[in-house]
Amino acid sequence: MMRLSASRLTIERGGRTILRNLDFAVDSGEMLIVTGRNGAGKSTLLRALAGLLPLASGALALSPSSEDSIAEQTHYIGHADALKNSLTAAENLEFFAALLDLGRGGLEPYAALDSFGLRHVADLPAAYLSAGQKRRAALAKLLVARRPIWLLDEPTTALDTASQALILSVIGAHLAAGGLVVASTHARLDLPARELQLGAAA
Ligand SMILES: Nc1ncnc2c1ncn2[C@@H]1O[C@H](COP(=O)(O)OP(=O)(O)OP(=O)(O)O)[C@@H](O)[C@H]1O
Repeated sequence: MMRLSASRLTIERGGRTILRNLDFAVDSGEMLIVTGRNGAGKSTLLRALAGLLPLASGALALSPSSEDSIAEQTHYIGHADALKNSLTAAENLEFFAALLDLGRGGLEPYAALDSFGLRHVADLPAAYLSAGQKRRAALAKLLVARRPIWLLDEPTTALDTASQALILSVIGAHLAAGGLVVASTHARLDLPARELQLGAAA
């Protein structure tokens, strides 16, 4: 059982307070969906949870406590797909897996791509992939190293119906295995989840 909790989180960007005194908790097996209008702070919150933005005040905690930081236990998939265009899809995943540590039961790059229906484009440079294929290749990173916390910014953007079903089943399996997911979205994700609605930005 793992719990990620945020207490009185306040986050500023460019001198403006984007999120103020936010409280929430997510447990193993749960998904929290972050909603709100454009600019409400959904991406800001995910980036802060990933350790990519400092907190102005408040705290994030993971229990039970661990020697690994929250960031080390987290996969963050932002809405820029962060693929290297000159590397193939498979090489991108190899590169990413090497950055994280292997040996934690992740899938081989080709198997991860296969899970997202990308086996046939695994050896193409990422630059040649369609928008939806790039999105799926980025999401395949979730499978090359096991990490309990998944932070997903608009995971279904650019995905057709079949690919949306694929990512939802991958998320469902992660939750069933005791993982924990925080996802921002404007779409409806057809999975049980709690909603955190962000209000008007300051
Ligand atoms: N690097 C930055 N410096 C200053 N302000 C920023 C920066 N990045 C984002 N912001 C501001 O922070 C606010 C929240 O942006 P954020 O991207 O988190 O919103 P969002 O809810 O994810 O929006 P969307 O639905 O459009 O993706 C916006 O007003 C945005 O202009």
